[in-house]
Amino acid sequence: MNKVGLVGWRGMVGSVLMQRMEEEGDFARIEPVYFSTSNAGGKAPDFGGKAGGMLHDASDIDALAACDIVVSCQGGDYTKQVFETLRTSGWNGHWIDAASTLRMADDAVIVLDPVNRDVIDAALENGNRNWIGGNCTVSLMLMGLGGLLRADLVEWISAMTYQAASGAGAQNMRDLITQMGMLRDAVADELADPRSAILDIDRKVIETMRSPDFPVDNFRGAALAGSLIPWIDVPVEHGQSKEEWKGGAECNKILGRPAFRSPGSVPIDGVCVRIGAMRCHAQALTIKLKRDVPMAEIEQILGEANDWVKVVPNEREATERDLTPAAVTGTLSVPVGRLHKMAMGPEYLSAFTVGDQLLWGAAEPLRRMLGILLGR
Ligand SMILES: NC(=O)C1=CN([C@@H]2O[C@H](COP(=O)(O)OP(=O)(O)OC[C@H]3O[C@@H](n4cnc5c(N)ncnc54)[C@H](OP(=O)(O)O)[C@@H]3O)[C@@H](O)[C@H]2O)C=CC1
Ligand SMILES: N[C@@H](CC(=O)OP(=O)(O)O)C(=O)O
Repeated sequence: MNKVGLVGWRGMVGSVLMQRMEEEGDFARIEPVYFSTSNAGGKAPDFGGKAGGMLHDASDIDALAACDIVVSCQGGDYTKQVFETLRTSGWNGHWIDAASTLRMADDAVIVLDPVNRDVIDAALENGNRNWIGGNCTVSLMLMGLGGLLRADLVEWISAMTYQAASGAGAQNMRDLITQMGMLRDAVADELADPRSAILDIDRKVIETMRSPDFPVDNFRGAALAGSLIPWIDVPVEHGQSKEEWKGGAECNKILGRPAFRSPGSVPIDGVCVRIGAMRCHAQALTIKLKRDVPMAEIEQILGEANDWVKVVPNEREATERDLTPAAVTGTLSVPVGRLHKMAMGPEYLSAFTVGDQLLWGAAEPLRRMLGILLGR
């Protein structure tokens, strides 16, 4: 039985991964070895009903090298700390990672098997051993819209995102709720009085949002509750944020296309925005098709692309019911809707998609890559 090292199992992404592995019975197929950066020697968890034994030191290269496969959800700094040393030590096992550190490396594949199983299989044939989960926004866009890209019908995509607090981290989710609570508390009396003036409520809310006590440190000083933040991650070239750059760079790599901004790649760009959702990312897409594809054909291609995408009719009731973070959170479903040809011309398609950024956006592609390796 394969020895599988699990690093980052108690973090937010790692916890979702453990939950999914339990649900799918994956622990029956592995000998789990748990690692910790903070509690080596402590008791390991018993996921899947299997005694985990003792926690190993996550910086112990010999202990990592004793594993056939290492799965890390520990973060990019950890990957930077151990990966090269582990490989240099001669370890030839499989490394599966949620962090972005190795994604664009030539010897790493970005894994999203419902979209790029062919790329994964070819890399396995060639002896690849580094398997990296994609950026959440990118993976969710490809789960929703991958059918059109695979059919080579797309000339370019503009993606305007609505990204949840979870993408910024667990503490940001807590801060978002604290912010919401503070705004509500500031106007509790007025809310209880149906005759109170709405503009008084509004004034008090904005005063609270701008007060020095409002918990904004984890959002670099910007309020999220009752507001939004149109910048995610560090600035890069061409006026983009790094999150926006990942859209083009990672999508093309996942699809096995030439590098972003080189001939044959699909141009993908837009504006990434943090909003006050908890863990579902959403995105509004403008897609320039290579030709005027009939709507029925578009819906068929999208709906048949994988087992999780769901085409939502472009109707008000269906959209309000099925195409929201409230409906999608905690599920593997990736609905895509608001599909219509735009006023700019019959090659211009509008779409809106929503997905749980901790499931398909982070944990599930890693879990499935582990399954592919175990199935070999
Ligand atoms: N958040 C996201 O949306 C996404 C994240 N990723 C990547 O996944 C990686 C991990 O992200 P994420 O899961 O958000 O990180 P977390 O901060 O939730 O967890 C990372 C590590 O922090 C340590 N830790 C310290 N205090 C606590 C605590 N109170 N509860 C749980 N863990 C704690 C744990 O390590 P230990 O047990 O060793 O102490 C844990 O493994 C990152 O590289 C990120 O880029 C990828 C896609 C999406
Ligand atoms: N940056 C993403 C989350 C994330 O962790 O992305 P990446 O895995 O590319 O670092 C967000 O804020 O929503």
